[in-house]
Amino acid sequence: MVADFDSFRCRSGFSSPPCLASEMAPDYFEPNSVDPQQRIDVARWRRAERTRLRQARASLNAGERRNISAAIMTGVQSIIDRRQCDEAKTVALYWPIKDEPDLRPLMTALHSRAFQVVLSVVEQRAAPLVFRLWTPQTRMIRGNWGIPVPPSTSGALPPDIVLAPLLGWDKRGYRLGYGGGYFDRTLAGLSPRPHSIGIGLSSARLATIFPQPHDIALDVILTEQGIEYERTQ
Ligand SMILES: Nc1nc2c(c(=O)[nH]1)N(C=O)[C@@H](CNc1ccc(C(=O)N[C@@H](CCC(=O)O)C(=O)O)cc1)CN2
Ligand SMILES: Nc1ncnc2c1ncn2[C@@H]1O[C@H](COP(=O)(O)OP(=O)(O)OP(=O)(O)O)[C@@H](O)[C@H]1O
Repeated sequence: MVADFDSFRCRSGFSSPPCLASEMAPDYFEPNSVDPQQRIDVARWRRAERTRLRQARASLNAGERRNISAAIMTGVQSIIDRRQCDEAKTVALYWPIKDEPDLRPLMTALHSRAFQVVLSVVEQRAAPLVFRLWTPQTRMIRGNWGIPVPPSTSGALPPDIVLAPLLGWDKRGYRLGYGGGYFDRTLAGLSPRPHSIGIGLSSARLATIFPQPHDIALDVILTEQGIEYERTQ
């Protein structure tokens, strides 16, 4: 091996540099870096877990749902208050689908406390989410999969805090969603990265989600039992 790297190649131009990692886009990941059989096994396992977790969530009754949603809203409020409101002005929430905890009263409460409330929107499939401004006057329209979203005339802006609804979670902050990879793509592409809070049921804890190269751990996992995981430092 030549001791002086510069004289060995780049300037002379007859060899390739040993590593191009510094030139890669920050949101790039290499799907083939994982053993193909392992990728298939993890995808199959995730599909089965999503079905099981969806069914468990759907079996809750209305009273249980209300209590869970109320406890989570209290938890989100205290996380936001702890983070000093003037530094975190834009908060991304979600319009509930598929029996997710319903945090809509919190959207109104944050709006009246002068936060900018944005909602996640799939503008384009297999692309990062876009965050559109929401106010109590916003007339929602139907977006992809029929999910109610603010119309495209509502401005889009990046959030300081993102609430990511989840189906499953683990003690290292990883989240299992519906399988579109939307939150991973979005977090990978946002700079600075927002403070990310996974929202789900305490009973949806998994020993691991078998994290893959594209999976990004969240900063906080919040359930009706309180903060179940928080990234240190
Ligand atoms: N309330 C809420 N809004 C959200 C999300 C979310 O998780 N919850 N998203 C978070 O990313 C985005 C939407 N992501 C979604 C991804 C897949 C499906 C879905 O229905 N998948 C079908 C499979 C259909 C297909 O493959 O085309 C299914 O689960 O049966 C729905 C939403 C943006 N908005
Ligand atoms: N940064 C990324 N760039 C390109 N594709 C990605 C990225 N992140 C995730 N994906 C794709 O999305 C697929 C589904 O990801 P995953 O199983 O983690 O979904 P999920 O987190 O449950 O879904 P969602 O975030 O939509 O709720 C992955 O197999 C991968 O192909």
